Amino acid sequence: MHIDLVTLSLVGALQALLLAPLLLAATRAYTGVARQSLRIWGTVLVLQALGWALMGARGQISDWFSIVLANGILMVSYAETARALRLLLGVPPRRGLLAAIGIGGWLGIVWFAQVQPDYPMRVYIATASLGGFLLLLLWPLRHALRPGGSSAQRVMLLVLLGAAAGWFFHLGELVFGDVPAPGLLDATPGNVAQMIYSAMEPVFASVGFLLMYNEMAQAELRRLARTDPLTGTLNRLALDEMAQALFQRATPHSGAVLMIDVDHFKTINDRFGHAGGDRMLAALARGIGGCLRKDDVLGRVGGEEFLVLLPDTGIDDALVLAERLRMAAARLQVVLDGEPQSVTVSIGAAARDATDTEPATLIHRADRALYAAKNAGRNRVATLEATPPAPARDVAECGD
Ligand SMILES: Nc1nc2c(ncn2[C@@H]2O[C@H](COP(=O)(O)OP(=O)(O)OP(=O)(O)O)[C@@H](O)[C@H]2O)c(=O)[nH]1
Repeated sequence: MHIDLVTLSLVGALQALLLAPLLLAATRAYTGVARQSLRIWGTVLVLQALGWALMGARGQISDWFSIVLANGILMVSYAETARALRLLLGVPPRRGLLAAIGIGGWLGIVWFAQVQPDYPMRVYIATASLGGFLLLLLWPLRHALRPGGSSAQRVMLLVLLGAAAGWFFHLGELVFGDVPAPGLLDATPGNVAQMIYSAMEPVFASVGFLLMYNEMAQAELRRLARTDPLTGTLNRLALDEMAQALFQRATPHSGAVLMIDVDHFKTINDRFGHAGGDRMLAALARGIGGCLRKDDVLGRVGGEEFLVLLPDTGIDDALVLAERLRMAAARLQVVLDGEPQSVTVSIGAAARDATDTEPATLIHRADRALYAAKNAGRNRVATLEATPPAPARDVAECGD
């Protein structure tokens, strides 16, 4: 079977050229870093189309265009591919390093094309530069290989490894093959493998890129749907899910909850407006969150009420922690209208017992304990469980 490499390179260029306007038009629907990286990606496709079209015209146009210019354009396109992907992944783009690889590779290729013509040397240099670009592309994707890693990133990893394999096959043929230094457009197996892959890569890589963006957007949406925008803690929906999960996981008698309510919060709102109240709530959430252990879960149930889920915790430890949170809240000062202000909180604690078949009954007991704390004068911890609260003097301050 005869495979015409010029046609293949033109098909690749055409695919990239048709895909580019679609992606560039789609950037309007994206925002922030995703928009920026998609724009770079679309531009990369145009550059690759141009580069491969010039390569494919080798022999019909001057070498200055088909080697010097084509390789320059392709180097820019590879560097920009790495930059787009790294931007999307939120890792530093390493522009300096990318530019150094691209410029170094291009100068080498130009030298061995114009000054001291040597085709194998050009392939070695191009492969070395590509290896550099690929490392900068593949390195941030390595986490995808871990169990539970991103499947979209795995697709991208596979596409890039395919590109690397095509290039190294091509290189292997030059080093070990018995073909005496074939030109780029001679239909040797190595050239064919590389050209077929290069022709299809724009489509594969763009699908991988869009899958990655889609996966990240979904994760961000899930995070936003579970986060309280004012305090950054979990919202009620997420708290319910976490409570269910903890309830299923924990053995009976080994989980506790704290219901926390700010005392006389209305007076803060009345004096400093809703915005002042909001600042106080956000600061309280930060203060309380800073006192919790790694596995504890803090969320805002609504208004000025927070819930803390304490896995693997009995009532004694829950009461000690509650006392620590109460003291931390009382110590906290927020400057409102130029003056430091503080509030106190009341806390109801409850620990899971054998009668609790779902989180709701446990949370309800903590809620009733909270009202007991409010009725007893506020700024205190209460529980309906048999164990008495630990005296405040025994409790270390948060951070001690
Ligand atoms: N700034 C702000 N205020 C809120 C928010 N949600 C609820 N509130 C206010 O929180 C206050 C709660 O008032 P109350 O339920 O009377 O309770 P309280 O004044 O804290 O008194 P006690 O709980 O009895 O100590 C009301 O003024 C609500 O408007 C919020 O998201 N931001």
